[in-house]
Amino acid sequence: MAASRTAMKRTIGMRHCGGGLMERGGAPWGRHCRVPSRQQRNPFASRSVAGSGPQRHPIHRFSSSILVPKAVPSVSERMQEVKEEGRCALIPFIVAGDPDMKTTPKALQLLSDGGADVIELGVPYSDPLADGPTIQAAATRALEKRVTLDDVLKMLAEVSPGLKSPVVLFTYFNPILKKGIDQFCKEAKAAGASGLLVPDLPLEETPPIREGCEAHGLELVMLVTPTTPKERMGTIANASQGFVYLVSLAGVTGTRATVADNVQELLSDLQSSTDKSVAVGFGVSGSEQAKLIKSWGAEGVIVGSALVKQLGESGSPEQGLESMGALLKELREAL
Ligand SMILES: O=P(O)(O)OC[C@@H](O)[C@@H](O)c1c[nH]c2ccccc12
Repeated sequence: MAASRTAMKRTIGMRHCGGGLMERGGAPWGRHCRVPSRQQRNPFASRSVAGSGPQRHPIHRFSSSILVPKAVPSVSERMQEVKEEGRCALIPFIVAGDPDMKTTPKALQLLSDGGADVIELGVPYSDPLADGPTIQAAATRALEKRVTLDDVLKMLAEVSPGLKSPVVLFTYFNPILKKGIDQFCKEAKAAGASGLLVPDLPLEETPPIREGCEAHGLELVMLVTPTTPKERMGTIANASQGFVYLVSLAGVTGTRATVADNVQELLSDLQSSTDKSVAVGFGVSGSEQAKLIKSWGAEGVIVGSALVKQLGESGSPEQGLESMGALLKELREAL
């Protein structure tokens, strides 16, 4: 079913619209859309256009199943597609508003066009306790420009229609609490987010946010760390939606010279407790490490600080976009 579903998505559908015009749609159609049967492909062949002279032929009644290009897939759908294609997902992370709010939409478009399978978009926060110096500095730069959660959601609403990658919104819990869980989830979904990751929310405290996510169609991604007991690993993995985030090291985000060698064992332990895709993050500095993690069987690799550094610490926003794009290309080719 999944294979035929994927094949369907790749079918170049025939699009017809209110005016009865037929055109070959270049867009892949949603799996919910059926490719019109031969008879339907030309429902207007013998039909005079309504209002143009006497009706020489009975007006064909046909369901006005206007086919529209498929919206971006959910996080889990995308991860499933990647798995079916035998690839390893590339999942970049950037901080919204760094180096500025004009550049973030361009960065998101560049990540999407450059092959990001899923994008993590961080909401800048004053106390990012799980972040290392690079992402802390990025958050500070954004907050110095007074970037707020509402600014991030407004920007995302403008750029998301043009993205091919589902976006996982990344925020600490406090900004959610401030806005109200249900209101936050409603606005995040409306802005085009597909998923949510709240790094400082332990499993036991997720029910209210899970309720909000379910009510508004967001997938809640959960983290497993090297210090997570094995049985708890499975519980978290079962609760996680979209994919399971395996944190590769006990510490904060930030590039490392090497990937901890216990990651291979951690990965296999986690994969033995879930059939969901597992994406590994923390410390990945470039294509060699990404390749190594892929060789261990990871279904996704998450890269944040290395990209954030290029984007936010270059001489100018344009240079930042360029060097982030160059690193993205290397990572994409490695995976
Ligand atoms: O920056 P790194 O070392 O490449 O790690 C990914 C990380 O940036 C991203 O997934 C992330 C950013 N902030 C976080 C907080 C907790 C967990 C994960 C994150």
